[in-house]
Amino acid sequence: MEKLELFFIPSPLMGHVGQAIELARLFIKRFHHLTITVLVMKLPNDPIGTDYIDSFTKDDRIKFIHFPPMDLDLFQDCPTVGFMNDAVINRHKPIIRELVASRLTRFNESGSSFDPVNRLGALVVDMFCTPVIDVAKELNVPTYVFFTSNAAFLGSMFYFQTLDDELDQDISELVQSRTEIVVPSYANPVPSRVLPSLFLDKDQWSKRFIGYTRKYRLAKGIIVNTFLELEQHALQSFDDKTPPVYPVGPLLKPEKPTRNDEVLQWLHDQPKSSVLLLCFGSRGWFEPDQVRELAVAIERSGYRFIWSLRRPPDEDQKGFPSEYVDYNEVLPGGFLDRTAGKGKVLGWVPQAEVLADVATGGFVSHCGWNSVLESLWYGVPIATWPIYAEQQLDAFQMVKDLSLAVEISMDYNQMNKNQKLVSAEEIERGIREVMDSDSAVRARVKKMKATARMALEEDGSSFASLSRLVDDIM
Ligand SMILES: O=c1ccn([C@@H]2O[C@H](COP(=O)(O)OP(=O)(O)O[C@H]3O[C@H](CO)[C@@H](O)[C@H](O)[C@H]3O)[C@@H](O)[C@H]2O)c(=O)[nH]1
Repeated sequence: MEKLELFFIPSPLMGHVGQAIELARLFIKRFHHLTITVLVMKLPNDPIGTDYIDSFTKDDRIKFIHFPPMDLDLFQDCPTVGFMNDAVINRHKPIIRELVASRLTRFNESGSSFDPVNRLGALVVDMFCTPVIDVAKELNVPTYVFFTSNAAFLGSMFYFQTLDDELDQDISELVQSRTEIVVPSYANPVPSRVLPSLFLDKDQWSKRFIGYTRKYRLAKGIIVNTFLELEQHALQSFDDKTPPVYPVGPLLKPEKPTRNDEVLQWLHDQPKSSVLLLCFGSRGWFEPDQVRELAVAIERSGYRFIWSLRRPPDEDQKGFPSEYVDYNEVLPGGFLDRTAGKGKVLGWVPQAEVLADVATGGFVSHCGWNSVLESLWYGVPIATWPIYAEQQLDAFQMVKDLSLAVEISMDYNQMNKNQKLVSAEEIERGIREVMDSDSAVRARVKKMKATARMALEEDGSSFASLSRLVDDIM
């Protein structure tokens, strides 16, 4: 079989790079004629280090090219991490073009050499790296988009882009209409209050998301980190105006060998399903008054807990939270003493390892898609508390469409200046519900855990989908 090389271009955000590496590992494991080069960009203030990425794989059929981080001063006028991410990608476009072009030249000239170069089969481009699709078109290399969120959200992007471009509908008006909207990729009508603010905010929607969506239509296919059995409705909702969609998941961030971690050791000694994990993604944080409501709820519920608590970003941190030096600064007086032995408050939590431990019984989550997949993979139900990005829709899908989570909130939105506090009572109710050992939701999540694992097995739905994708690339 002809040997092929693929170029992977992940977006420089934590949740995206991990998934891309896992996808690369999956390709390599199954298809011995493939090699992969991952082009790694970095945000100027990003915590993802070169060593961190290199440590995930030692396979010599996966190569990394690390671009040096750019100077933060170049991005002073980017209002959010999202805009900065786009700007970083745009600034790398010329060098990526050069790399792809020289790779094609080397292949064309290699026919007579003793060291033949594999053909460049395709570019696999992260959902936010769409400027690279222009490069691929220009140089005539097939492109596949790698969508790191779910199929239902992808469907909503296509739906709203069609309304905007073909029916000239003002999406922000629609979102503000306070009605329910029938979006084909969701089984239930979507209340406008759970539509993410990116659809409302003209800058976000018109300048960023509608641009990505138009470019997706030019791709040869869209690879989605999901699986058929989870998102059957959404996956069947795509029409022939969208490129073929390949659900190949669930792909989780590569597992590192378990560290000798004090929290994990403590967790290991707790009774089965007795510990609640509270973790809000790579950029999750709350203002101090919301932290206090949360602390009151945790304490009143009486459950054991592990809580990832992070400090709101400073002005110049562009949305990245930092760590507290002393949690007493923000927690109610005496909280740490009263809960000592019963719970742990820390900054970065080894989330996947915590979810993997049988002592963990429930998960209060912002519903970032990686966290949702990890909850299902390890069979730990979520109580939903979305914060930003597309998370409100993910929470809605999990609670209403799929009955795989319970609700603390589905429409909390940190971008909304009038966002009310979620009260300790509401949080406590959600905690009790998610920790209920006999709930129907817990039983369904357990079943989905087995289904998720089967999807990746030989002849499972995602296994078959990846084969179809590689046939298409060949
Ligand atoms: O203390 C922490 C916090 C996070 N994680 C890990 O970091 C990842 C976080 O990913 P995710 O749950 O998807 O959250 P975000 O980092 O917020 O992800 C961004 O990217 C996702 C995928 O596109 C989107 O669904 C989200 O809305 C967007 O915020 C997961 O693997 C977690 O296990 C930890 O291990 N420890």
